[in-house]
Amino acid sequence: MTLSFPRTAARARARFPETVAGIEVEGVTVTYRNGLTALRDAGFRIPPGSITALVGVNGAGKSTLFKAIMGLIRPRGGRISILGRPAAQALKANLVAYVPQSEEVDWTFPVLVEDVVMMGRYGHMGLMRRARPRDHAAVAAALDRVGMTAFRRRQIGELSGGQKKRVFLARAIAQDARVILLDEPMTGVDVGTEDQIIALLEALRDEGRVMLVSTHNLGSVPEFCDRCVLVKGTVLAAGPTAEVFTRRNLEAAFGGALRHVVLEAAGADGGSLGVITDDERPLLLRGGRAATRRDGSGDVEVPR
Ligand SMILES: Nc1ncnc2c1ncn2[C@@H]1O[C@H](COP(=O)(O)OP(=O)(O)OP(=O)(O)O)[C@@H](O)[C@H]1O
Repeated sequence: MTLSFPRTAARARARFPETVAGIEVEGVTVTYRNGLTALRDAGFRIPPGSITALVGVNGAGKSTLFKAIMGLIRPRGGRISILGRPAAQALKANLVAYVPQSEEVDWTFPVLVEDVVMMGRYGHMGLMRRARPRDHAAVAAALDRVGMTAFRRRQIGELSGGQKKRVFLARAIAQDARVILLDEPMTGVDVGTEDQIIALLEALRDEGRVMLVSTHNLGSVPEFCDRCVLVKGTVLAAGPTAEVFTRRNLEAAFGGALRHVVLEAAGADGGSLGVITDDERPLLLRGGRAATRRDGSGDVEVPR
């Protein structure tokens, strides 16, 4: 399978060479208190200036990996470094931000959009957490960047799912995080919002930031992710999307949870059309090649 790369990835890579890894995970094993080992000997390395998809079935260990990187659970073994520092140091230095899944957030908590974004500045403030002009400026710039300025005085619980996701992304931007972990940012958002989020992630990548994005939208992975980490209780494969996002690897990662349909003579040119999906936007293979909406592969529109 040949995949096209997102257009600006090569430029970002040239500007941010791989001397220091963005995230490096080595031999990480996580066992929960109930004795379940959710990740065993997991390892991968991703460079700065990149967007990496974290892909696997429900329960594969994606959130566990995020929690381990965020220092919320302590691995039983292994090592995690971020931008060349031990993870704990990088977290203390405010280099890492987490954009949660919607279900993890209590939306009834009465808080304004601008207050949520200001939380990204807490690590830059003193003990009293008194916002200074530069903190307000960072919040305003972040809201502007995600197109949510007009909503700044709204209660967060009153927003749509896509708007909430943009607010949490603004919090990461206000923090000026160099590494951003996003837990299913495309789930439940419409096409326009997905495109906005992708454009924003690409712009952040071009600034040298590192994005690790868990997703079930297989169809959008070759569209905007330079790299891919496949998870199933460990890291099955990791590397450039073109090398890792293969039918064989996907079948290993998803097993029976993956639907793969080949429609013979269904393409516009009479060739075969393959569809690989777990639940959300499917990955479309035309003549064995992944089709994206933007790779100029012609007349195949990836369905959404
Ligand atoms: N706090 C916990 N205590 C015990 N087991 C847990 C805990 N959190 C998760 N697990 C288990 O660890 C495994 C990995 O879960 P995890 O949430 O990391 O999966 P995931 O890949 O993020 O899934 P999803 O796609 O559904 O979000 C699962 O078997 C899950 O039941």
